[in-house]
Amino acid sequence: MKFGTLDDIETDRKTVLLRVDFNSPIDPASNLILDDKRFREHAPTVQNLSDSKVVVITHQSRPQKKDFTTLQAHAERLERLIGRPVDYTDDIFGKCAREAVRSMDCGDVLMLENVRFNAEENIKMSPQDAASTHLVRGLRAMGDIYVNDAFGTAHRSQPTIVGLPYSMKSVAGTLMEREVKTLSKVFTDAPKPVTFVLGGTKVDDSMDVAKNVLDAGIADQVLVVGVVSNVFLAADGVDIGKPSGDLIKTLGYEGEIGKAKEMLKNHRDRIVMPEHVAIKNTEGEREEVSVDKIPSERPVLDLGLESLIPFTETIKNSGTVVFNGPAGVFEEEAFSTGTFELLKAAGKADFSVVGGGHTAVVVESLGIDESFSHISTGGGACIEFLTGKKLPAVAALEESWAKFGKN
Ligand SMILES: Nc1ncnc2c1ncn2[C@@H]1O[C@H](COP(=O)(O)OP(=O)(O)OP(=O)(O)O)[C@@H](O)[C@H]1O
Ligand SMILES: O=C(O)[C@H](O)COP(=O)(O)O
Repeated sequence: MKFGTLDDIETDRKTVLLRVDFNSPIDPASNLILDDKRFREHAPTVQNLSDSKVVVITHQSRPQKKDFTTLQAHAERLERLIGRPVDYTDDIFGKCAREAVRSMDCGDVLMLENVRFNAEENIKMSPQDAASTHLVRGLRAMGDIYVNDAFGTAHRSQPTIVGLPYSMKSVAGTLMEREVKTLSKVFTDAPKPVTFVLGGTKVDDSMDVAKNVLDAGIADQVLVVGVVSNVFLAADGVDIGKPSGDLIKTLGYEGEIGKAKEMLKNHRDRIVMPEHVAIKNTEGEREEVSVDKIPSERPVLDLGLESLIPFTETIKNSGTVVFNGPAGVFEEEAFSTGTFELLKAAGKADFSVVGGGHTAVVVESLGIDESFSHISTGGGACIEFLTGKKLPAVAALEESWAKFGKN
């Protein structure tokens, strides 16, 4: 089934409810936005709607987190990036918001308050239930068309993601369309061989991706690094030491060791684990060890230099590289080598995709973002897409187009 895009509808002079994902790293003390990559990625969609009344709906963080804030700074950042005024109202669908929308002219942009300030938006629900929420009914009444550009939130079955498309004519924004099209290429006609590099700390997500791409024969090899590799090494009977074992327990990923065992049984030939890692020794310095000689009291914090060589060779010989999650604690210079060198190698592949917020930040900090075919704006959303699941936002847009698209 196909969803509609901005090329399929007329938006001039219409009031467009535009859902974006401006959820960004901010300094909670000053509300200063520390990384505006998502603003820059959504800007073309806003510019494409220059003859519409654009009502921006987005969220920042979630309740009880320190960076759960109002969106004044977000409106100012968007205004700076698009070079047009962006009004902001600290209301979502109440009287102030309704009057602000009523007074808009074509070409105006209005940002509503953090939509997760509304309790209903934080609840996972079906499209039908979402459509009957006060939030969706209130927003629906303010607009003519809904455009969902928020790929970063596409894995959340929440009211503004699945309820608005259920209630009104809806299409994908430019970024949503590009993310889905590019990531789909990984499953259809990506240049062979296809290599996945899975690292970082979100072990459950990475295991789901690894299982999907190995079982489906999409990946020719899966290189595991970061905490993900520690789980696989433990599954393979390696003593990874107490600190790394404790971290897996603290993160709640002991159950993932069983999944890793199962995958090693079924796909050992396509799973590549490090033979050498870097630990932090008693002097707090980096020390290279082979995995059969990891000191019991020292943490494994990076891919070892001797394993870096075959890993980068495999990556350089790949047609496609999908990279999600760092190879080590890159925030500490001594343990950043694995992440930096693997990413530099990955950028040289014919088709290279980066998923994950931390990973994307490293790519930009290395100044190699231009060398990648695609840097996803989605962390969890990108991972879920790569597990082969249909994202709730995509399903909702497809249903909406089938229901409203023709008229
Ligand atoms: N061996 C390791 N031990 C402990 N932490 C590690 C190790 N390797 C990587 N990390 C940590 O993994 C974290 C990033 O993991 P995560 O899975 O969140 O990455 P991501 O998917 O790119 O980011 P996001 O969660 O924003 O999508 C980094 O903060 C890094 O310090
Ligand atoms: O940054 C993200 O992953 C998205 O904005 C979704 O945020 P959430 O995990 O708080 O739903």
